[in-house]
Amino acid sequence: MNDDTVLKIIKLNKVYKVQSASFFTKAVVHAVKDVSFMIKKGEILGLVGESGSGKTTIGKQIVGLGKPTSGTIQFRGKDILTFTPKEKRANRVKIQMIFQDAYSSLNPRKNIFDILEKPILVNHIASKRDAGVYIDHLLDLVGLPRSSKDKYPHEFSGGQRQRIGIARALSLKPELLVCDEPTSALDVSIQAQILNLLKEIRDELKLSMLFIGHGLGAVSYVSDRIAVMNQGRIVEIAESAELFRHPLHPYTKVLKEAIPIASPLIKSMKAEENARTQWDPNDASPLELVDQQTHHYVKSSILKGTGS
Ligand SMILES: Nc1ncnc2c1ncn2[C@@H]1O[C@H](COP(=O)(O)OP(=O)(O)OP(=O)(O)O)[C@@H](O)[C@H]1O
Repeated sequence: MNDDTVLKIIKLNKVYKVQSASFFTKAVVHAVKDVSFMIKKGEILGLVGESGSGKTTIGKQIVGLGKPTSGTIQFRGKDILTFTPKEKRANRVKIQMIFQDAYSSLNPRKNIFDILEKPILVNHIASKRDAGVYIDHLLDLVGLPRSSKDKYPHEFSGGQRQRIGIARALSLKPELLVCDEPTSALDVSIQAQILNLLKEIRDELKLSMLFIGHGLGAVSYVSDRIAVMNQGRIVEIAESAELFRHPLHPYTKVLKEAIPIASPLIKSMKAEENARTQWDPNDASPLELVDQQTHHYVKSSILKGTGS
């Protein structure tokens, strides 16, 4: 295996047994079918597909929230399904998950300092004495003021809570982040900020990410490569710009056509990026490109995001 490979999934299958309509027999849902892919160090792989296509199930198997029916999940070359309990605990720190609904995962009775401090101490990431400095650093990293430490989850907006969720995931110094629709519940302009934050974090920390989403617009903006899922299977996998330019599978074409030509999300992403990077006004206007040909804009953004 290439040393750069952080995660390798081989022929993953997950079958759920559910009560059938008659209540006397069990029915089966084959949620994930023969799924294989890999993620390299510092790479963001997008997993896109409609609701029920099996994306979350894959994410959960990777972080250990459920066991595959068959297949292999290798993290850094080791099959995580054969880990001892001690190895599993260590692995849980290295692979973190960010959820769509950050609020429900934050204890409403604890302030942000306590929420962030506990996993840091439990996992021996920093000592009690150094935890405060470490938490300040985490808040800087996710773009929240240090004064956030004394506040409670209900005092933050949805986007800020997602930043807290990201800070908590990063606090354990993971190598892989599984981001399960982290922006779906947010306003369009806030989605753009969180997507750009994830790209910045990847660039700065050389983290690997699996970014799960419904829409090809957001997924292609943030991802280096994209795997398209349909009814439990990966039907196409390619470098983002290539997949956008030449979608091969009919379902990928449908996903691409579903992006509005002047997508408000893509406009917001560009506006947000502009505010931070100050575009040269002599360059072709990115917003013009969005309005005319969304895929050109998305492609150039991907290249910018990866520093290529
Ligand atoms: N715990 C479970 N028990 C039974 N069936 C399940 C369970 N979890 C998921 N499923 C089924 O597995 C299939 C895939 O679900 P999954 O949540 O992985 O899809 P998804 O692509 O992530 O959808 P969404 O975008 O809505 O989150 C669906 O048919 C779902 O109903």
